[in-house]
Order: sequence, then structure tokens, then C-alpha cells
Amino acid sequence: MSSGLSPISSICKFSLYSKHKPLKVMVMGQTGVGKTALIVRFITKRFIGEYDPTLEKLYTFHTIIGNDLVNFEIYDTAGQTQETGFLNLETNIRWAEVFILVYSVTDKCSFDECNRLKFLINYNKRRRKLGSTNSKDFSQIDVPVALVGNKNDQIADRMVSLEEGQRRSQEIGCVFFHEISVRESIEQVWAVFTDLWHFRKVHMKFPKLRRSISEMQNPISYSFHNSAQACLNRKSIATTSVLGRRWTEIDLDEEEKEEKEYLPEYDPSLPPFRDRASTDSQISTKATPTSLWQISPVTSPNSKLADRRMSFSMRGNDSSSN
Ligand SMILES: Nc1nc2c(ncn2[C@@H]2O[C@H](COP(=O)(O)OP(=O)(O)OP(=O)(O)O)[C@@H](O)[C@H]2O)c(=O)[nH]1
Repeated sequence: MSSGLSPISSICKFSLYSKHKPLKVMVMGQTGVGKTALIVRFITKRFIGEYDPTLEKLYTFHTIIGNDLVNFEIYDTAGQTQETGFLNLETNIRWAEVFILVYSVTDKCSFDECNRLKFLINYNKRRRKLGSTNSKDFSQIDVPVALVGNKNDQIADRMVSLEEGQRRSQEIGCVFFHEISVRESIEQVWAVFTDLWHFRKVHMKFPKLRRSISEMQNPISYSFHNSAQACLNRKSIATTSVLGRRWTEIDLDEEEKEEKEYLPEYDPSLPPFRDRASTDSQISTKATPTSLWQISPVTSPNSKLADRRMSFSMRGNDSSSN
């Protein structure tokens, strides 16, 4: 992308990227659903067959979407259960602005796991909201979560239908649903991330864009692509995204009041969520979102960066041609 640029224009471009507030994305899901494959495909355009499980990484990736210079920070969680992993999970949920919940269409358990993860996200984001004084902060207002069903190239092994995925997305309150194959389509992978970017952009531009309570009770199918396109003149991207919600402008203060009425008051002495619910996902104590690195893929100094890089160069094959 930048190969044709002079060194000076590269420096200018880099400084432009660094001025932009990064979009903090957290990718969650059960082990083996393709979280790492999704991120690596997005960043490198490559599909890589095998990764070391349970490694967790923070990737920094600069790119252009439409006319925007976008700076992604993408946190790859590990799917295997480890007691120590729960310690940082809630902290890292609060770090992230947008979430991608991944399941495999060939694995019903991974599909069900998304319910628990979504609940965990809601719990931690709402708790933060109640404890916060800055009600205008995008990340505290709504929790944009994309539900992504991966591996739809494995037709014979499918256990979760497209309709089940769409329905679940509405039920648990996700803003997008995508069914994709990381292996087969880079466009589908890009659609997941660009949708989240456009969602954030619309939210920043129209901070009062909110769901109405009545629509939550009676969801009407509506594509966020359409509203985003109208607002942002966005180029369309082929995807199976479905949004089961309409979005309306309502008064922020009113919604603040409503939320306070039905949410329990935040009590700092409350035990952490992990003591009351379980999840298979976790965050390693080795890599935290505070350790940022340029150029993908990256991780904390303590983890196996060399091994990870090796797996990209040794095992990768370029399948960006779909
Ligand atoms: N057929 C097919 N296989 C895929 C696809 N995406 C990922 N895989 C495979 O699924 C396996 C698991 O992928 P990972 O990216 O390591 O999964 P993960 O969710 O990061 O797993 P953990 O790190 O253990 O949490 C690998 O063998 C991938 O090659 C896909 O779209 N189609």
C-alpha cells in the first residue's frame, strides 16, 4: 500500500495516523473458532493454517477505510480456560470500545459461549458507565458488539444455521451479524472491521444516536450499512451483515435516567463478575492493552513474539485471491 510513497510522504502519513484516536477492538470467542486467523487475515491478507493456542496479543494496524486514516488496536484473547486468565478479562473488556464475538458454525458450543461473553461485556461496560462522570464518552454509551459466525466454508460440518446466527445476534443485542469464512474471503473479514469503524464514526458524529426502548422490545430488521451509507457516503462491501435493530435519536439524559432505574447501583465492594459467572475466554496476564506496538503482529515483551512471527513466515500461504 505504501510502497510507492517517498520517505517524506511516509513520515507525513505516519504522523497523520498517530494523531487519530485508535479504535480499540477486542476479539473474543471460544478456542479454535478462528479469532487469530480473523485478525491476521485482516492485517496481512493471509490465511494461516495453524497458530499456537492461548497466546494473546495486541495488534496495532494502520489502514485507510474510505477517506479515513484508521488506527486499529486489536486485542486477541485466548479461548482456553485458565484461572489466571480471568483476572484481567474484566479490565480488558473495559479497555475495549468495540467487540467481535466469534463462533464457529461447525461448533454449537462456541455459538452458545457467545451468550455468556456478551453478558460479560454488558456487565462490565454498564458497571463502568455507572461509576463514570463523563457521560459523553462513546465507549460508555453503547457497547458495539459484532457477532461473527466463522468457517462457513465447512458446509458438511455446519451445526449452526445462518438464521440461528441472525436470530441470536438480535436476541443478545449485537449491532452486526456476519457469517464469514476467514479462509475463503478477505472481503468478508474486512467487512467486519469496516462496519465497526463506520459504527464508531457515526457514533462520534451523532452521539445521540441511540436505540429506543420500544424497538428493543419489537426489533425491526434494518441494515446499519444503509444508515451508515447515507451518513458517510460509504462504499458498499459485500457481506451477510444483518442488524436487527433500528436506531433513533433520543435524549441522552433520559436514557441515563432510565438505565439508572433498572440497573443496580455500582458497589465497588462487589465481587468481580468472574465469581458469579463463568466463561471460557480469558486474558493472559502477560500481555495487556497498555503495551502497544507498531507493525503487526505484536505482543508484550514477555510472550513468544519470535515464535509467533515464525508461524507467519513459515506456515503462511497467500490466499488473498479468495
Ligand atoms: N475451514 C476453516 N478453518 C478455519 C477458518 N478460520 C480459522 N480456521 C482454522 O481454525 C483453527 C483455529 O484457528 P485460530 O485462529 O487459532 O483460533 P482461535 O480462536 O484464535 O483459537 P485460540 O487461540 O485457541 O483461542 C485453525 O486450524 C485455523 O486454520 C475458516 O474460515 N475456515
